[in-house]
Amino acid sequence: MNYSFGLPLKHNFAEQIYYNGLFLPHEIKMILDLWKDDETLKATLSAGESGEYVDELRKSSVMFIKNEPQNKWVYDKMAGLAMKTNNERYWFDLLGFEEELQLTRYSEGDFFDWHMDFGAGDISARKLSITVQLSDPDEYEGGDLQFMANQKVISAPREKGTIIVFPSFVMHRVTPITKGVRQSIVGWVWGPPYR
Ligand SMILES: O=C(O)CCC(=O)C(=O)O
Ligand SMILES: [Fe+2]
Repeated sequence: MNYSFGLPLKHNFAEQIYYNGLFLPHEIKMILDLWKDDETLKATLSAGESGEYVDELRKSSVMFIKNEPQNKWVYDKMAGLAMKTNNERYWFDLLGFEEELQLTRYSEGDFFDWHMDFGAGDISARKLSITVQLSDPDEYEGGDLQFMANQKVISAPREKGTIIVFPSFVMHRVTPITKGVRQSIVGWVWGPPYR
């Protein structure tokens, strides 16, 4: 059966893509040094807006990497990789980072349960999510970034410096930290509605 609308077919989709070695150790140190406890927000999200659900979806501390000249190199690196990945894999329409890059810190007991970064409202503009592993795997236990593709759960590599790019509609979570601290950068590339 073939009933074509006449548009060319092109696909190279992957639920998530991993890169290594793009951030050098001294660059990761510079990023970690941006952390300021007094700029930190406690990120908590409830599962339902109506208040009937008390289960928390998320517990972590976050702050934002200001889009200022001294941080431009971080934005440039993340943007370059997002565009490369997009050109090879997704061909989404992208506009850029319309939200500041987020620095996240998960301490013992912190987690981020299954969610999409995409949804109704402003976040419907999120097209690609990018995460950078900023902690050495032996600095923490638990804290796995995992993806759900149907019933298969896939854990992202934990190696410090690994960058993970994925479409913002892919389900993912960070499992509870049982020991130590995990830090990450999270960025969202925005684009116009899907068409
Ligand atoms: O910390 C991570 O690697 C991912 C966090 C996350 O999923 C988010 O902030 O939306
Ligand atoms: Fe997320």
